[in-house]
Amino acid sequence: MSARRLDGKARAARLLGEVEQRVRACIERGVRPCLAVVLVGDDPASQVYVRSKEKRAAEIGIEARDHRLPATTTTDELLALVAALNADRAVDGILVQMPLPPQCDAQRILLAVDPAKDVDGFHPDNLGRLMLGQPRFVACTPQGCMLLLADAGIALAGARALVIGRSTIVGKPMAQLLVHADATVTVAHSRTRDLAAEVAQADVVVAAIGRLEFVRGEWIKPGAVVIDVGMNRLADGRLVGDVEFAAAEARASAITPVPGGVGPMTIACLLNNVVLAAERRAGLS
Ligand SMILES: Nc1nc(=O)c2c([nH]1)NC[C@@H]1CN(c3ccc(C(=O)N[C@@H](CCC(=O)O)C(=O)O)cc3)C=[N+]21
Repeated sequence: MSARRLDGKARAARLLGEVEQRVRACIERGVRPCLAVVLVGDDPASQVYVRSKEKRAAEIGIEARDHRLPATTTTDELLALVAALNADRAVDGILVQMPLPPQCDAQRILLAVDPAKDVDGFHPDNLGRLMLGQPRFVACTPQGCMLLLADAGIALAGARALVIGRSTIVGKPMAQLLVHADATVTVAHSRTRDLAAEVAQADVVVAAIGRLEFVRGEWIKPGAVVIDVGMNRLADGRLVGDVEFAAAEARASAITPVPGGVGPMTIACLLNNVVLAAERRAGLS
């Protein structure tokens, strides 16, 4: 068997088409959806991601306001900018690009973002709401993974789902979404004793480890659905996931490629969250 490739690029384009329609409806009501992007320092990868977000936003009529700060920015300076963006009625969403330089207290800054503008879904309020099954802004990568799983056509109810990775921005919210979809969820991480045995049982594997081809293709249960969140940059510039793709593809029923899988979905879901915020301002939801 060779797995179906879950085309994140195509799925993201479709979602962005829907978001664009909703952007138009906001604009007709006099509300131009606006995302403020805050980038501290000059990390080249972050610059690429931010440019990509702003480009996609512009394509569908969302205004992207760019705030670039020097690598020496202090926590207090960043808090002052966040406060100004919170108070700005024209700003619907605020994204503080991670990672921040070490002198910036990321926890304090995430806590300072108005939860109603927290389009990343990183604020404790939004994470707590997700836990309660009353989500407002759902973190973009897990949201995108759920859309790709829906495309895979797998019935999640009763299925065994394995999330590998327990980060606050991917693993934990991903596990919550799968629980709400009635899957039987296991969260594996660096201290898991026998990862191969866990993977072998899973009908759905979501790999968010951050280690190149860490999940071996031969571990995958035949017919399983594999979602690869990993983005590992090789010295030659190529991007490789957390799953050994070719071997996994031979066993899975569906699998996301890297690039062109989860990454584009993350950006589309971010802009989906921005339009959600704008719809509230426009009285449309
Ligand atoms: N506050 C915050 N929110 C984020 O959402 C956030 C962040 N900080 N910090 C960094 C990570 C990373 N991230 C990516 C999103 C899309 C692609 C993406 O579109 N990747 C393309 C390939 C791009 C390439 O080739 O480099 C793909 O997978 O096909 C990559 C990375 C969002 N992040």
